[in-house]
Order: sequence, then C-alpha cells, then structure tokens
Amino acid sequence: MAAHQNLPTPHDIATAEEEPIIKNETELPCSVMNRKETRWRFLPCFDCSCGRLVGGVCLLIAVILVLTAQVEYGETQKNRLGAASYWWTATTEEQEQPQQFSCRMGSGFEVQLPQVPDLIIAGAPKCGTTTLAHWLLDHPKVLPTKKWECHFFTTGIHPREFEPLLEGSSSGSNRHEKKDNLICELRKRYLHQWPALSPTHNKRGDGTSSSTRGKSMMHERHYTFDKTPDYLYPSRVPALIRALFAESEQRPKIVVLLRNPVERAYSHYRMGQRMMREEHVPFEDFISREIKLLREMGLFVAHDEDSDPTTSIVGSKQEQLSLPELDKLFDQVSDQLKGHNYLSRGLYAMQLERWFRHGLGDDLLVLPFPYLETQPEQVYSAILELVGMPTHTLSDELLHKQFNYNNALTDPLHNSTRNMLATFFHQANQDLVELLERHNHSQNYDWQKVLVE
Ligand SMILES: Nc1ncnc2c1ncn2[C@@H]1O[C@H](COP(=O)(O)OS(=O)(=O)O)[C@@H](OP(=O)(O)O)[C@H]1O
Repeated sequence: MAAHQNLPTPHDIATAEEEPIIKNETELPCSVMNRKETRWRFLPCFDCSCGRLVGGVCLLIAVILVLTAQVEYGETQKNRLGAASYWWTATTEEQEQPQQFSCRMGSGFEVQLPQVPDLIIAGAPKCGTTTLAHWLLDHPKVLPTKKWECHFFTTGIHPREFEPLLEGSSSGSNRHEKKDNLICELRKRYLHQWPALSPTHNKRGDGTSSSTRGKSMMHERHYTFDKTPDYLYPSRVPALIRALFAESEQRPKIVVLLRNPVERAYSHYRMGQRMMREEHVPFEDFISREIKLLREMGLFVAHDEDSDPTTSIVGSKQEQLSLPELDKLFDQVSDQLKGHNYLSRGLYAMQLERWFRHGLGDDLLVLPFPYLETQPEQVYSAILELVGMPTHTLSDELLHKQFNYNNALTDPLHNSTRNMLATFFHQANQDLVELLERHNHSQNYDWQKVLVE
C-alpha cells in the first residue's frame, strides 16, 4: 500500500515532463535542461557526454559537407577544364619519392629499372593501344604502370607545377635551380607510377607469380611502359615530356598508332555512349556541334561560305596563327566539348606536329592501326626494336586478339555521315602524309590508304 502511494500519478508524470523538479541546472544532462528552454533545445552543451556526442556529430556532418563541397568543386573544375586540361590527382602515395630507381624485390633482390621510362604509348585513343599494351605485358621483362592508364602528363601534374617548366628560359640562378629541382621531383614522381616488385609480386597483379620468378628476375634489366592514349592531343604533354627528359641521355620512346579518323571518331563516340549511360545523343549531333565550334573559332575556313559548312572545310588558320596560338585554340576546343572532341582528335597532323616541334621526332614511332590486324608480328618487333628490348614471341591467340573491342549494339555509321567526314578529314589526312614524309617517319607504310581504309 505504502509502495503504491509512492508511485507517481499520470498527472505527476505530465508535470514532471513539462517542468523538471531538479533545480541545479548546471549539473543536469542537457537533454533535461533543454526541456526548459525550448528555443535552445537543439544546441548541445559541452559539459556533459551527450552534449559532446551531439557536438561531435555536428562537427562530423560539417566536415563531411566541406569535403563533399570540395569534391564537387573539383569535379566542376575537372569538367570545366575538360579532357585536355590538367588536374591534380596525385595521391599521397604518388607524392612519395622512390628512394632509389631500382625496385627492391624483398631481401637481397633487385630488379633494375631504368631511370627513365622506356616507352610511352601516347595514342591515339581508339586506335588499338590496349592490344599493343597486352602484347607488351606478355613480354617477361616488361612492366606496366600501377594504374592501367596513369595519365601522369595529363592529370597528374598540377598547372602550378608545370607552368614554370613551360615558361621560356628563365634567368637567374635561383630560378634555374628551382626549375631543376622541379624536374627532378616530377621525374621521380613519374617513375613512382611503376610498381616496386617483391618476390611474390606479379606484374599483372594477379598473385600467380612465385618467389622463384622473383629470384629469376634478380638484377635483370626490365623495361617500363606507360599506356595513356590521351597524351597525344593536349599541347602541354610533348612540352612536358621534353622538359622532363631533355637533359637525360636516355629518353622514353613514344609510340603512336593512327587509324582512319572517321572510324576512330565513331569508335570513340560509341565508347562514350556505352560508358556514360546517359541519354542517347546521336553521333551527328556531337559532330555538328564540334564543326560549328571549330568554325566559330576560325580554325577551319570554308572556301565557299554559303555552302554546307561540313562539306567545304578545307583550309585552316594555320598560316595566320603561330603554332602555340593554334595549340591554345585546340586545347579550348577540347575544354569546351568536355572530351567529346571526336573530330579534333582525328586531326593527327596538328597533334603530331607538336611532338616534332618539341624535338621528340627521333624518339617517335608512328604505326598504322590496320597493321595490328594484318601484320601484328611486324608491329610488335618494330616496338621491341625501338626500345631495344630482347625479342619475344607472342602466341597466335594473343597476336590475333582484338582487345577493347566494343561489342555494344549501336547503329552502324550512316553512309552520308561517313562520306561527309571523309571530306572533312581529307585535308588533315594529306597534312599528315606530308608531315610524316617531311620527318622521314612514313616507314614505307601507305599512309594515304591507311587513313581511309
Ligand atoms: N588487332 C586488332 N584488329 C582490329 N581492331 C583492333 C585490334 N585491336 C584493337 N582493335 C580495336 O581498337 C579499338 C580500341 O582501341 P584502344 O584500345 O586504343 O581504345 S582506348 O583508347 O584504349 O579506349 C577497338 O575498336 P572498336 O571496336 O571499333 O571500338 C578495338 O576493336
């Protein structure tokens, strides 16, 4: 009975909820205290654990919001700058500098890696670069980058870093020293794109190699390659490669595969449609937008202004603009089209011209895409010879495998579009043939035929 009398009535409970009896508020948990001051109900007090909890949660949310905003800002910038621009993507790991240029393979084993990467497969996108990379991967002495396409020269160097490198020769010993240090730092960072080997490390990363393999690799010279087909287009890439390796005795060799630009453009578009999972946009829409932009920028001048703008594009501004000015305009085209620059990427002469201009002609091998299919052994040997790698025989299966084949169901390219683009590229193809001949880079390939096949 006495116990029953001590029990609170429903009225007591209601009153207690409205107005707590406890007087010394400073000693109260804030949830109770806040009941009194409805206005401050959601503000945490930091004198008790629940307050700290609420505060901590708020802080966490604020940090997440700030981080999200930064990522979004980065994405916006990336989109704004487009494919030809540069964006800082170096991870902490990438910023680490390798202590030495040879890779330790566990205790006592070393693989000799060159101080300069051996080979760069620089492009063009959709021209069989993946197949080439797989052929190289099969070679027992070849190492790819840790990331399949490392994009070091396109997105791995911040503009703040490369701008001083691309400036004209700077005066003053201090600036000179700074530039040298920067080159040294970037070269180390580039070399860090390749894996450090351990006896259990397999170059394909599938863990199938054994320590025996590791031991057999001891002290053997290995060869490194970077396959990033995006390198061919942005004007800064050859300038950066030149800046980084101009002083070294050995320079990376550069391979460029080229395909009929009409087929390349359509393959590029099909890849974009497959990967972006966005609303279907007809190829014709993209190319008319690009042609319009090129015309607006004055890059291509039709002989007859009244005629169909896509059928009479024959001239270019090349005579009126300096080459660096032209480079800038094409970088802008890529930025504005956000990577949908399907046609500009097929203007091969304009792109290769930059590589020759930066003195990289001696290191360059330009190969015709159709030869991947018709003469694969010849193409493979040409690359091994270029780098000076030991010979290696590929299996028939590998030689005839079409890597990165796009089997997505897409409408075939309309004949009218194909013909119109053949006209569009006619002059640019001629320019390429002349450029390669001028620099003795035709290699006896029938480029006229290759570019229209
Ligand atoms: N050996 C051989 N013979 C004929 N065609 C070949 C061969 N190897 C690759 N391919 C075709 O090349 C296209 C892929 O090129 P990439 O690997 O350079 O593409 S990527 O830029 O790396 O995304 C892709 O073209 P599409 O299928 O037209 O998209 C591949 O099918």
